[in-house]
Amino acid sequence: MKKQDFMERDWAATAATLNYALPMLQRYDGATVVVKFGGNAMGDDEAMASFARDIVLMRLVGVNPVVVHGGGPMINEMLARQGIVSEFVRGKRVTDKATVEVVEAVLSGLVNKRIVQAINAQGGKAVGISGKDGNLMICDQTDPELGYVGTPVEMNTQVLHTLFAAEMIPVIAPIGVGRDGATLNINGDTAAGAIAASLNADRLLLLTDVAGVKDASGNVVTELTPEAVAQMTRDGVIAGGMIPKTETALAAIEGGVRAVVILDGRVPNACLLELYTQQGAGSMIRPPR
Ligand SMILES: Nc1ncnc2c1ncn2[C@@H]1O[C@H](COP(=O)(O)OP(=O)(O)O)[C@@H](O)[C@H]1O
Ligand SMILES: CC(=O)N[C@@H](CCC(=O)OP(=O)(O)O)C(=O)O
Repeated sequence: MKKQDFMERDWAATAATLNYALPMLQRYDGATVVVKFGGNAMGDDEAMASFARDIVLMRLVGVNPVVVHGGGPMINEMLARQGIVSEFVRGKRVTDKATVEVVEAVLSGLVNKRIVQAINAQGGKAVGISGKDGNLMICDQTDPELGYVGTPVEMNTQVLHTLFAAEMIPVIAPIGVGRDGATLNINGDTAAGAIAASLNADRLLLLTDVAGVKDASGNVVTELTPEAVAQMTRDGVIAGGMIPKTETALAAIEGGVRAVVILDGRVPNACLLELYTQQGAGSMIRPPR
């Protein structure tokens, strides 16, 4: 929100909003919420600051937020400068040795530190790590066809619990390590799902650049069961970059996450809108109740 608009606010409405939010604030007190911040959801510095404020606020009201980020567009830009063009297979980048070096430099360096800095500038205590730190994500190679791409197979969450105990906010780059010590590129959604499952998270929020999962007519479906998602994938309605998201959602639910929400991260205060309003946002995937 611009400073001028903020100054002109109706303060009684602001107080009423906080009062109204009490039951929701209580509901998520002590909850673990994993937020996947996709490269396409990241905007300019103002949007980044707004995202950071949401995360700091969540921490302040008792949530353990974990940020797992992507950075696909930023990787593409750096690869283009080196004349490298990459191919995607079912939403995952085919990654050779030269590419994985660029992927790690961009994700663990530029993107991770931009988010850490944004959160810290809002008064949070963010710590940037990758799946290599504390052996957080030990991976197998996903598929020889994809090269240096990993699927997390062993999660060591001690580093995260240590940060939670100190009220710090983990910001995680989706880079893993193979048993042979190789650096592996993990799809950001896959990494977020594995982390959410390993923490038995209450919510996994996948922030992207579409309003949610769309049906064949292009309408966002607000509530989906795992069965409905499987059917939409078989029908080809769920395609491209949405495949790793919905695959992640199903695996995360199977792994013990209570609900997964796919929502538009470019909408101001997307995380707060989902957690702390009756209306919510995007598409929620959870087992039938
Ligand atoms: N059924 C669907 N509903 C919504 N988006 C879909 C669907 N099928 C494919 N997509 C595509 O998936 C994209 C989101 O994935 P992606 O671009 O990889 O996001 P991010 O960079 O945030 O991880 C959307 O922009 C859209 O083009
Ligand atoms: C294996 C694989 O595809 N890794 C991704 C990692 C970054 C990512 O997932 O970024 P977004 O969330 O912005 O798409 C990649 O190389 O682009």
